[in-house]
Amino acid sequence: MTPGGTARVLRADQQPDWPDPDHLHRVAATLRSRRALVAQEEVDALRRRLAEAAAGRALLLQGGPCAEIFGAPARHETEQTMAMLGRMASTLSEGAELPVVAVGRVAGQYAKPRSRTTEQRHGTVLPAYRGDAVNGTGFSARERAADPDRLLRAYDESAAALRRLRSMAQWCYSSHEALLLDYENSLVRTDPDTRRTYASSGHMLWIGERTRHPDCAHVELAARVNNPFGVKVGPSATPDDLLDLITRINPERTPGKLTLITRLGADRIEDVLPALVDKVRLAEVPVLWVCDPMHGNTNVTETGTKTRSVADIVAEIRAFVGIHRQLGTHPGGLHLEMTAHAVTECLGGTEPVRAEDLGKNYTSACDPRLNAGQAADVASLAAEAWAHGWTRR
Ligand SMILES: O=C[C@H](O)[C@H](O)COP(=O)(O)O
Ligand SMILES: C=C(OP(=O)(O)O)C(=O)O
Ligand SMILES: [Mn+2]
Repeated sequence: MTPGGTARVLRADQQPDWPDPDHLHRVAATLRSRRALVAQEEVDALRRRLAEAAAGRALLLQGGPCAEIFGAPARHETEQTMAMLGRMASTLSEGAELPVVAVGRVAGQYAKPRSRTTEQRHGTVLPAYRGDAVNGTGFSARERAADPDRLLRAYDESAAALRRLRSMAQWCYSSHEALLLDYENSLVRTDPDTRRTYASSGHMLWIGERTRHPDCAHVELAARVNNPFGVKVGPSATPDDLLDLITRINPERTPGKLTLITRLGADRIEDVLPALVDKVRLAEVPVLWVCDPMHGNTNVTETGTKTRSVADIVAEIRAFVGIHRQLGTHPGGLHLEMTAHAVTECLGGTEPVRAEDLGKNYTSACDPRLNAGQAADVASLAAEAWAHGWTRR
């Protein structure tokens, strides 16, 4: 409610077409009765570590698949990918001579925003795949129908993945895009003693590039909870857009609350990032700047396969470090899409994947991920960039 008592009408972009409102309401009620997936103490601990990173004394390494898939084999892949993320964090930590906070894009990354609402194959048009929490990857009307029961499965899968993560030697925090409002809002919890409110679906959440409109429900959610929140920042964002988001999401200027994840593309970062950083720097608000070198560097091949090249990914990371160094701000970390499996989704690397290899082992349900070798390459080249700085062109 606004101070005047009238409900503010918030935009809700990228929500599925749920077929049956009653079914959705029943599922939301069930979710509201479920236990929190993450403890508030863990969330607070992560926010404090991110505050250290924002102050220039640590880095964030966030990584995992574009879209997680339900089921035990995918959870096993998650474990392997998180072990790899831990090794990459060590590499980066050595190069940068800073502690690295590892955060997985896992245990809840089941929803996808899409550029198009439908997908066409051989003349048949069906709803686009929106993540396992909404519908299935299979190209049939049945699979692609949005099913609210999938939200309950997403909760159960997240719980199972978190149990595995917590048992790992080097456990990392969980994160995902806070996209599905019915799911996220049903899992918001207020501590009866402290009156502090948290999203309980993951430790850190983020708002995607397609849902960061200032008047949208996603921004309101980010502002309402005490979790650290990221916002993806694409090349269309203006310096004033960022100031507006910062003011709405973190009016109290809590350190560690807000991470700006820039995903500008190797060909745009030099033109766009300096003005964004400059404006935010002058406003003297504590933000953590992180580079997502994946989402601004997606290309589609002639045959319609989404891919990215390691060369572009490394070029964006180097430019990111260089620009922040030149402006006197802290290049605060990386956000990567990756898997420990030997997939052929991104091009290049020291054991290069070539265009003709892309069809060999492309298993991503959405965007192309770095494979284990490519991820290790990116980690060591990033470590070098942080160690030696990078001079701008
Ligand atoms: O991260 C995922 C994608 O970038 C996002 O879902 C959009 O993908 P699309 O352009 O294939 O819809
Ligand atoms: C959809 C994603 O990114 P963005 O919102 O930056 O496009 C993503 O991280 O998978
Ligand atoms: Mn993605």
